[in-house]
This record gives sequence, C-alpha cells and structure tokens, in this order.
Amino acid sequence: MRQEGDMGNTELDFTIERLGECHIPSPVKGIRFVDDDGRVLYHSHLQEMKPWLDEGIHPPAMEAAGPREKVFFDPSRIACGIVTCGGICPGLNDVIRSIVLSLCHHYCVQKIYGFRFGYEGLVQRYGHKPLELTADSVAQIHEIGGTILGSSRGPQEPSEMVKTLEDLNVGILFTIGGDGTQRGAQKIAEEATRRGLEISVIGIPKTIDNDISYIQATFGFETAVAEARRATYAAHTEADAARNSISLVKLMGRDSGFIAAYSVLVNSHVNFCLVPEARFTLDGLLRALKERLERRGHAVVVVAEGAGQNLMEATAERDASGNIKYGDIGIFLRDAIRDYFRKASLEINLKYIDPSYIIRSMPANPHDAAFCLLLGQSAVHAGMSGRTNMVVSFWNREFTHVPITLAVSQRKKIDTSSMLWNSVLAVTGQPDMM
Ligand SMILES: Nc1ncnc2c1ncn2[C@@H]1O[C@H](COP(=O)(O)OP(=O)(O)O)[C@@H](O)[C@H]1O
Ligand SMILES: O=P(O)(O)OC[C@H]1O[C@](O)(COP(=O)(O)O)[C@@H](O)[C@@H]1O
Ligand SMILES: [Mg+2]
Repeated sequence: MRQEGDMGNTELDFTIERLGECHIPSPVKGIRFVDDDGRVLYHSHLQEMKPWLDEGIHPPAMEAAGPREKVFFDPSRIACGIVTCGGICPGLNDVIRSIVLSLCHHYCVQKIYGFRFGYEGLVQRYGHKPLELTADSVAQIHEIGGTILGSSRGPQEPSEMVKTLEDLNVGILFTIGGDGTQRGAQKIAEEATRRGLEISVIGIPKTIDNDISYIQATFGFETAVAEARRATYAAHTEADAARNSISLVKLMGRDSGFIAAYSVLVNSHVNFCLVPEARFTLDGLLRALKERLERRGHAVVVVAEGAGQNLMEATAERDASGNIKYGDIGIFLRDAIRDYFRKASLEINLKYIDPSYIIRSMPANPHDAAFCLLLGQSAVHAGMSGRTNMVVSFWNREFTHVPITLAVSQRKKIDTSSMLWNSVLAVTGQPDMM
C-alpha cells in the first residue's frame, strides 16, 4: 500500500551532509543521547521493504533526530541566526521560540540573531538590523500569529548572505520556510562550503499547504484544518437555513489540496471538494450541483485555490519568488454558478466565503504548538552536531533528518488513488465531474 507522500522512489539517499567530526562533549544534561547510527524506516509496511530485505540490504531509512553525545560546535564560540521566509503559517513564532530556548537552555549559546524580513535581512544593503533574541524576549511570542521576524519573498544573492553570516560569526543558520526557502538555504550551504566556512544550515519546513516531500505533516497544518472547519461549519449552517442554497468556501492550497481534503473529513458538511490534483469540468460541476439542489435543497462546495486552473485564462503573473500567481477560482466559480442558475431561471441563495488569510494568520493550536517546540529542538540538536544542508522532518511518528535536495525534489500532492481521496469521495458523495 502506498502512503500519502510516497513518491514510489526506489533509490532514496537520506545521507546527511556533515561539517566534520564531533569532538566536544554535549552540554545537554539528563537526556538519552541519540546514536549517530539511529535510523527511522522510510516505509511502514513490510511488503514495501521486501525488495531490500530479499537482497539482504537495509531498506531506506532516515537519520533519527535528537541530541548527540558529542557536538561539532563549541556553543561559547558561535552565534546562531534564524530567518523566516515566504507566506506566514500558524506556529512560526513557536518554532522561533523553541530554537532560541533550546540554544539558550540546552547549549548556553550567547548570541542569537533574528534576521528581519526573510532573506532580505541577510543582505546588508537593505539595512534591516537583526534582532538579538534572548530567552526573555521570546517568552510570550508563541501566543501571537505571524512571525516576529517578518518575512519576504524574492531572491537574494547567496554570496551576500554568507558574507553577513561570516561577519556576524554565525555558526548555525535556521531557515524556517517552504520549498523556496529551503532551495535558498541549499544555496547558502553550498556557498559556505565553497568558501570553506564552517556554517551549518538547518531548515524547518513551513508550508500551510502541507506540500513538502518526506515530511508527513508540517507545522500549522492542523491549525489550518481546525480553522477551515469554522468556515465549512458556517457554510453548512447558512446553506441549511435557506431554500435552494449553495455555500462556496475557498481554502488555501496552491498545488496540493490537503487543507480542503482534511476539512471534508472533519465533518460531513461538505458535498463537493475540488482540489488541484483531481480535474473536473465546469459543466460536470454545475450539473452535479443542480442535481444535488433538486435532491437535497442545499449544497456546500469547498475549493482549494489551485483547483480548476485549466478552466480560467492563465495570467502568467508570478510573485517576487517566481511562484505562478493563479487565477481566483473562488470568484470564478461563484460567478459561474450564479450565471448558470440565472440562465436556468432557478432562484438560488449563494454564499461565498474566503477565509484564507484568516486561517494563515492564526496562532498555533495546542497540538501544533507542541509539534513546533519539538521540531525547533530537533533543529538545534542537528545544527550543534554539525549537520548541514538538511531539514528536520516528522516521519513514522519520529523526528528525523532529511537532505534538502530530497525535501524539495518534488511537491507532495494528494494521491487520487489513495485512501485519503477515496474517503473524501465517500464523505462528500460527489460524482465524477469530468
Ligand atoms: N530556487 C530558489 N533558489 C534560491 N532561493 C529561492 C528559490 N526559490 C525561492 N527562493 C527564495 O526563498 C524565499 C521564500 O520563497 P517563497 O517561494 O516565497 O516561499 P516558500 O519558502 O514558502 O516556498 C524567497 O526569498 C525566495 O526568493
Ligand atoms: O498572498 P501570498 O502571500 O502570496 O500567499 C499566498 C500563498 O501562500 C500559500 O499559503 C503558501 O505559500 P508558501 O509557498 O509561502 O508556503 C499558498 O497557499 C498561497 O497561494
Ligand atoms: Mg512555496
């Protein structure tokens, strides 16, 4: 059985790059250290591992995260830096806080810089002075949404960023961001190596869309689904209260419809779930909606922002980071539904709800808050042990290390032959709309 996010690769190289041997006894006290050979199996089903077992070799496995007995960096001699890039996501401040607290309390690092406004903060000519982060200054930041450091999109020159790190004696840079951020992090790590600098670059994957490979769930995703539920609840309540009513909810999900799919599973209020991974025709949707209204009198539609892009004229517009700006499928469907029923002389009650930025800006819920704390600590342990060019991940219920190259190799998408999508179809009862 394939899991969500399993790309079916047979040659998975989870080898993590290291700056050098670890000789310094870790200052972390009262903890069971993780052995460097510790591995977490990539596959969770025996049948999937069979090809390797039959050959008598170890099946693919990720390096286990956690504190090492010997570390690479002398914590008293380095500064550390944190940067947040791309769109905001619930839990960013929790991760920042966790990294700072772990650096301070586990390792007694004295200097921690919070670079402002994404990668711009690492380029001196922008003039964004870094914040000096302390255990006190981050104590309460998890209570608020967004990022206290600020974020940005848009490319920066790796050589300029590495110069700043060198000038500030930064030994470990923590890059909190999505696929774009981690591609940038990879370039920083490569540039540091090229210059012979001992700088570790550790990514903490941030994506509200949950679309990064080799991480089962990203922080903020659960909060996003919980918030999306408020929108689908409102949509259903509105739809249920009027005759012939349709509520349409647009949720985030540029290329992967995980938020939309999980929000369907949370309750049984949604009758149509439209995601980028499953194509549909406008005609098919409108006819299915009409049929649903005739049968049940109301309908709730959830659409992920990247769904149905083939139905609209492509804009070719890109954001500063080069991400394609998609057409607004929510508005497009709202108008198309209205026109269709007007032409059919059928009076409908149409409510349109777009909660995207409301969801993204929320503080993390308790589960995400704890998850962020553990991710942040895992990132610090990885950095102190001299690992680099990697992201921390959560896989098969364990915290792990994944090379950036793999994490950004392809976008994680809903597999439409998986149990997840099958359950969505079962809950909504939506017909094939092709
Ligand atoms: N291929 C890349 N190489 C280097 N930097 C990149 C690359 N793609 C994106 N970035 C940079 O990473 C930062 C965040 O990227 P963006 O795509 O906006 O968000 P996210 O990290 O959430 O995907 C931006 O400053 C962007 O310019
Ligand atoms: O309006 P903005 O800031 O460009 O962000 C919108 C995009 O941000 C996202 O939440 C994800 O962005 P990231 O790539 O930064 O993780 C998408 O779902 C959405 O398309
Ligand atoms: Mg991205």
